[in-house]
This record gives sequence, C-alpha cells and structure tokens, in this order.
Amino acid sequence: MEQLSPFDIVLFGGTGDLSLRKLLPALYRRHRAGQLPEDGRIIATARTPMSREAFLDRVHDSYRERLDADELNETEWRRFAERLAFVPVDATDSHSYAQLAEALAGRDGRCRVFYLAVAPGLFVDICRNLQANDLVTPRSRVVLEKPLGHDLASARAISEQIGAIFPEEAIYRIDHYLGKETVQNLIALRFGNTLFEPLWRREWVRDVQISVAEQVGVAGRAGFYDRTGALRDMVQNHLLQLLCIIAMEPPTSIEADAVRDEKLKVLRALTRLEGRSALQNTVRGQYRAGAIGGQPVPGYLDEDGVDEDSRTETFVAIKAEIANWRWSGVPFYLRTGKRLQERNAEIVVNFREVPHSIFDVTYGTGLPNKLVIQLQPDEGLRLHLMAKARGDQMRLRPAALDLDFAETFKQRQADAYERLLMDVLRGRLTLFMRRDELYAAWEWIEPILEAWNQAADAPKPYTAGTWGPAASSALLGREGASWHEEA
Ligand SMILES: NC(=O)C1=CN([C@@H]2O[C@H](COP(=O)(O)OP(=O)(O)OC[C@H]3O[C@@H](n4cnc5c(N)ncnc54)[C@H](OP(=O)(O)O)[C@@H]3O)[C@@H](O)[C@H]2O)C=CC1
Ligand SMILES: O=C1O[C@H](COP(=O)(O)O)[C@@H](O)[C@H](O)[C@H]1O
Repeated sequence: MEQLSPFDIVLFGGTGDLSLRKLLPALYRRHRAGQLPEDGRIIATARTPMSREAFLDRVHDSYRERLDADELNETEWRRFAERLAFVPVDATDSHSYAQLAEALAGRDGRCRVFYLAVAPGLFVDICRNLQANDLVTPRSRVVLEKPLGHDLASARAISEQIGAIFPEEAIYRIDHYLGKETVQNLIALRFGNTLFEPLWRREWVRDVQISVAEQVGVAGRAGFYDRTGALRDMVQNHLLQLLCIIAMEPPTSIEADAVRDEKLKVLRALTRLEGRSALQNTVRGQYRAGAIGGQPVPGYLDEDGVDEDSRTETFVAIKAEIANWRWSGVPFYLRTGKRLQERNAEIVVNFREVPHSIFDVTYGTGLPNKLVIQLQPDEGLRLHLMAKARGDQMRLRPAALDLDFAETFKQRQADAYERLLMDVLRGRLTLFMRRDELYAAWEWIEPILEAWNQAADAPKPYTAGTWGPAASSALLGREGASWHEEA
C-alpha cells in the first residue's frame, strides 16, 4: 500500500449532511484500515460556533447511527478523534478565517486539501478568502462538490473564478459515481480484456441503457431539489459520466488527461437535443402519492419545501445518440428517477440479434445477448446468452454467466467517497472531471432545459413505487425496445 504523506484536510461544511453521512465515515474507515499517516489531520469548519468536544460528540453520535457495530471500535474512534479539530468560519467573511490560519500555521509544506462540502454559492467566496488569508500553498488542492453550477453560464463563472486561484491540476471536481467500484470495474472490463472490444460498436450493439432508479424522495433536501430537478441533479453529472465510460475510445493510459480527453470527445459527440427533438427524445415525470415497500409515500407536490405548483422533474428518460464512427445510430437510453419501484443502478449493453436463426423455437423475450453491469444495490456483471435447453429437441433458452463481485473478491466494498478521498490525498485526478468536460456536459444539457421551459406541458405524473410515466416505456417502445427489468 502506497504511503501517504502528512496532510491537513480542511472540511468546509464539516457539520453538514454530506460530511456526517459520507466524508467523515469514509475517513474513519481508512484510518481503521491503517491507511492514513499518523500526522494526517482533519479540521472541520462550519458557520455555527461550537467547541471541539461538541463537534466530536456530534460525529460520534452520527457514527453510532450509521456505522455497523463492528466498525465502531471505541479505541479506534478515540485515536481517530485525535486527528479531528473544529474551527468556526463564516465562509463569506474574510476576517473569520483567522482561527483557521492559526490552526494551519507552520504547516505550509504539507499536502493541504480544502474540501468544499457546502452550497456551491459559497465556493468562490471560500477560495477568495483562503487566498486573501494566504492559506493557499503550492501543495494545496480544492475539492468541489456537485452541483457545479445551475447552467453553463454559472458553471463557467464558478470555474473561471476558482481557476484564477487554483491551477486546474489542483481542482478535484467530485462525481461520486466515478468512485463506485463497479464503474472502475467497467474500465477494467473494457480495457483489461480483448473479449469485448471487437463487439463494442454499432455493428454489434443494438442499444445501451443506463438506469439509476432510486426509492428515496427528496430526503430533506426539497429546497435544493425543487430548484434543481433530476436532469441537473443526476443526468448532467452521474449519468453522463457513466455514458462516457461506456462509450469512450480506449485511452492511451490510465493517466488523468488520457482518460479525460476520451470522455470529452464523447460529450462533444452527443447529438444536440433542442426544440422539437428535445421534446421528442426526452420524458419528464413527477411522482404522485403511492406506496413503496408497502409503505404509503406522499406525492412530490406534498413534500415539505416543494412549491405547490412546482414543475420540477423527479424523473427523466432520454434517448441520446453519439455521432461518431463507433456509435452512430445506436440509441443510448438514459433513465433516472426518485420514488421508483426499486433502488437499482445498472448499465445494460444489448447486443444485436443473430442475423439468421437456424432454430425453430426460442424461449424467453428480449434480445438474446446482453451484458448487465450492476452498480447497486449489489455489484456484479451478468452476461446473458442462449443455451440449449435439456431434452431431445434443439430448443434454446436463456442462460447467464454471472460475476458477483462481493462473492468473487470477498473484500469489504469501499464506499465511493473513500476511494475518491484517497485519490485526492494521492494526487490522482483520473476519477475527477476536468473543466472542459463540465462545460461540454452543460452544453448538451442546456438546450433540453430550454425546450422544457418553453413547452406548455408539465412533467408527466407517475405513481410512487412504479417505474415512472408510461411515456418512458413508449420512448423505447416506438423503436421496438424496452427497458431491461430483471425479475
Ligand atoms: N448531502 C448529500 O448527500 C450530498 C450533498 N452534495 C453537495 O454537498 C454540499 C453540502 O451538502 P449538505 O451537506 O447536504 O448540506 P447541509 O445543508 O447539510 O450542510 C451545509 C454545511 O455548510 C455549512 N455552512 C452553510 N453556510 C455556511 C457559511 N456561510 N459559512 C460556513 N459554513 C457554512 C453549514 O454549517 P452551519 O449549519 O453552521 O451554517 C453546514 O455544515 C452541497 O453542495 C450539496 O449539493 C452532493 C452530493 C450529495
Ligand atoms: O448526487 C446525488 O446522488 C444521490 C444518489 O447517489 P447514490 O450513490 O445513493 O446512488 C441522489 O439521491 C441525490 O439526489 C444526488 O444529489
């Protein structure tokens, strides 16, 4: 295991939901695994003043709530707590950085990470105030949480202002989907094997489906979500990044820019959906009251903090196309939504039918060959094939080759944030978005948003606990396809 050099992580938003639920548990787990150097420190900041003891109590309480009993070892917790400090900072007030400057004094030579787990409206203020207080050292890095902007103009404004303070190679734009183990396995599958590459193209692939279904609703973030919607919250970042990994050309190496160059080409090759074509190739939905797992759930418009006339989409389905030699004419269907029937994220590559069948009878429906890459809740790969059914007749039936990662590797599955935080500390940018990728993603998303804004209709209602509006199935149905739904 590569040794990390001593570091100081300054966690802005250190008392927020993301820090308590994801970031601080991720750091604790890596501490427990012995992967953090002795002198790695974490300085949490937030606007509300509190003592270090009160902060530690809050973190400990949240660990008790969230970590498995066997993970929260009290001796390890006490050792981990020695790394933690708390300093109140009002991000918008340059004078309030004095105490932080004191905590960092004499530590300029160490790796310094500013993790901005705060609303993006504070990003520029924080970076400017860090600079004004001489806290940005040559070994500093800044981690930016999503959403990076609300549209192309705001993404550019944030990026340019932060880019005036931190060089591009010190900016880590997080997309936690890239930290998911299966997404990296997809890179391994594509570029560590010769098997798939000859088939990975328009001649053999009928369509690709990328689907991220959630059972949760707005989960206490209604204020943010109602201004954002599913297209900005999930498609602009997570789904487009998955699409890039699936569709990109083989990079020359696993180095950051080699991979990011290829992802950028995919984003730039996406056929623009605007005006009528945006309306024809997308479906927007909004959930109504229903039931999930037998429990009644309210409709979106009844959620606390949601405008009663809201037209915000909680579901999106899109037929996208990539205009290049490899993928021309292959639909990439994207789908994501809240309050759907199951929590399930998967990528399905549907291969074409055999050009001529020599068999009289086939069992099963759908295409005979598909590769299903399961991201969550379980991680795995399943290759669907046709095989002969037992018996005297030559009858085919579907069969599958299964690779269950948990079973195969028998190691604890690391949370995406663990991997990404370690990459920040190691200075590895491969799994982070570059500025031009961010712009290219917004350039594709923006015309869709404009078309929706100009459309007279509202998002199509769907009942919570279903797979979204009927129009989502119709989007594929009109081309003789259907969403992959495995029993
Ligand atoms: N929560 C999640 O699951 C995810 C969140 N994100 C992104 O991460 C960021 C943080 O989200 P989340 O943790 O949910 O937000 P929360 O509202 O839970 O937390 C916000 C944090 O920011 C601090 N803060 C707010 N204003 C200031 C200020 N003026 N100066 C200093 N600190 C301030 C708050 O401290 P105080 O209360 O003392 O003001 C609090 O610690 C957002 O950009 C969000 O979009 C991204 C993906 C998932
Ligand atoms: O970024 C976000 O992601 C989560 C879904 O992440 P997952 O790892 O649980 O699949 C989503 O719920 C949230 O709205 C969005 O901001």
